[in-house]
Amino acid sequence: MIDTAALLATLRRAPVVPVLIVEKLEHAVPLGTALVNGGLPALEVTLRTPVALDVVRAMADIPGGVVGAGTILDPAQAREAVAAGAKFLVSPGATPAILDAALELGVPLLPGVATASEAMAARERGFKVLKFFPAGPAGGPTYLKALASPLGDVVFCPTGGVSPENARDYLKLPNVVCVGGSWVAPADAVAAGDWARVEALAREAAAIRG
Ligand SMILES: O=C[C@H](O)COP(=O)(O)O
Ligand SMILES: CC(=O)C(=O)O
Repeated sequence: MIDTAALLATLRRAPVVPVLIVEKLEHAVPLGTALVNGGLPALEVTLRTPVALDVVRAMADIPGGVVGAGTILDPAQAREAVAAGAKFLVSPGATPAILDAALELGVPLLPGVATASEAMAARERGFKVLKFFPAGPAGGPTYLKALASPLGDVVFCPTGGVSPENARDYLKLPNVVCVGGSWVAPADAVAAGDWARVEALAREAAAIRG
């Protein structure tokens, strides 16, 4: 069974979960520390770079942080991410194999869904905290709002096309627990080691209210 309460407790700590693409291992600790200091404790490290698992390992020790792994595409990646210290997993989709792996590992998973049928299929397996992905192209806040009444016991973390300009439109919905976004860790700021800028962006994101 999925520990929904633990997942919700992590996601409710701040309105925004940073979605991170980290190219260099030496960026892991200063980047994660800037985000946590700015008020965003849940860190989603996407498994999209060769160093991503090492980044998860490094971020796992950041005081006050909760590191998770995103872009989980198969059960092997789920196992590797958990072994590296990931406390939650995020997937762009919700295949039966991914759901099985999360249940076997006993680790909270945010499976990605974009339709009512996909959300219902995940719900049938016990997953009621879902990622709405890709949120903007899939229909944005008006689409997600329309799912709130029929899917009354499911909540979402919309990700993909969320920005400081539209985050509030998602966060004010009753079925949104947080949003995910990469804007708090822009590639140019990370490449330049501009941790003050990252922390300032995190602080602004942490203050967004629905
Ligand atoms: O692949 C996209 C990530 O889920 C984050 O999307 P974003 O860059 O639009 O915030
Ligand atoms: C995009 C997405 O869902 C992920 O990287 O996990």
